[in-house]
Amino acid sequence: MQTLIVIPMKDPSQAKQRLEGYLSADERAELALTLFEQTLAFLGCHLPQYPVLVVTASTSISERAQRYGAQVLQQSGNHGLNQAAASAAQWAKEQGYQAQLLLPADIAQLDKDELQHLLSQAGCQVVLAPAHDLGTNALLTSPPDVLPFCFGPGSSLLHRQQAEQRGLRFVQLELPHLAEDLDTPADLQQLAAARHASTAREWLSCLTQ
Ligand SMILES: Nc1nc2c(ncn2[C@@H]2O[C@H](COP(=O)(O)OP(=O)(O)OP(=O)(O)O)[C@@H](O)[C@H]2O)c(=O)[nH]1
Ligand SMILES: O=C(O)[C@H](O)COP(=O)(O)O
Repeated sequence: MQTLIVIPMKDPSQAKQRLEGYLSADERAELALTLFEQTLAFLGCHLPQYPVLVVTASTSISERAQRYGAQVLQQSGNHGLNQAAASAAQWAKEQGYQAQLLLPADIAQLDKDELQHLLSQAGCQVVLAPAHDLGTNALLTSPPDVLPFCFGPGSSLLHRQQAEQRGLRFVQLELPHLAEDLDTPADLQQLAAARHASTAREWLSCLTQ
């Protein structure tokens, strides 16, 4: 089964708004860009057999995505993550993909074993890895548009509900690395502590070097 990996990405200048007041605008943009490039580099290195589509309205992100060998679906504007996911699913179907795995570009540390485990759930129509805050940090859909996308607060519960209402074969996987996306100051502080950095800023400086 041919699966497309989809990475939705805002322009870094508009990203990580929940870190406003904690990081400067430049630091937020640098963090978003670093996590984005870390994600593409990881996929190219550890899962090269999977084609990658970056869906974005940002020309700078489009250019960077192409440098990593990703395909790009250029949006006309920022219409939200759900519209980005739906546009990607339509594109994936038109290109003949049987499934798409949507990953946000802000997972602190991707793990090959977790992703291979998720991608190996044969026969499932929806495979979901929740975030610690009950968001959705990985969503595999087969076919790509098998259910409506409900990204936002508590989205893992909404996606499960949508799958159950449609009688879809649904699996939820609790995957520790995929559960950690970087959205809030608490996320940064928790990750810095886990890596024995004295402050979140120290950890950030290591990450963005
Ligand atoms: N193409 C596209 N990607 C989006 C959009 N909104 C969010 N994303 C991406 O979806 C993933 C999860 O995004 P969020 O955590 O909601 O947004 P964020 O920019 O990381 O953080 P906030 O600005 O604090 O919401 C990230 O890779 C975002 O760049 C959108 O409107 N269009
Ligand atoms: O989990 C989701 O629905 C999306 O990833 C956006 O949620 P977040 O802003 O909590 O990452």
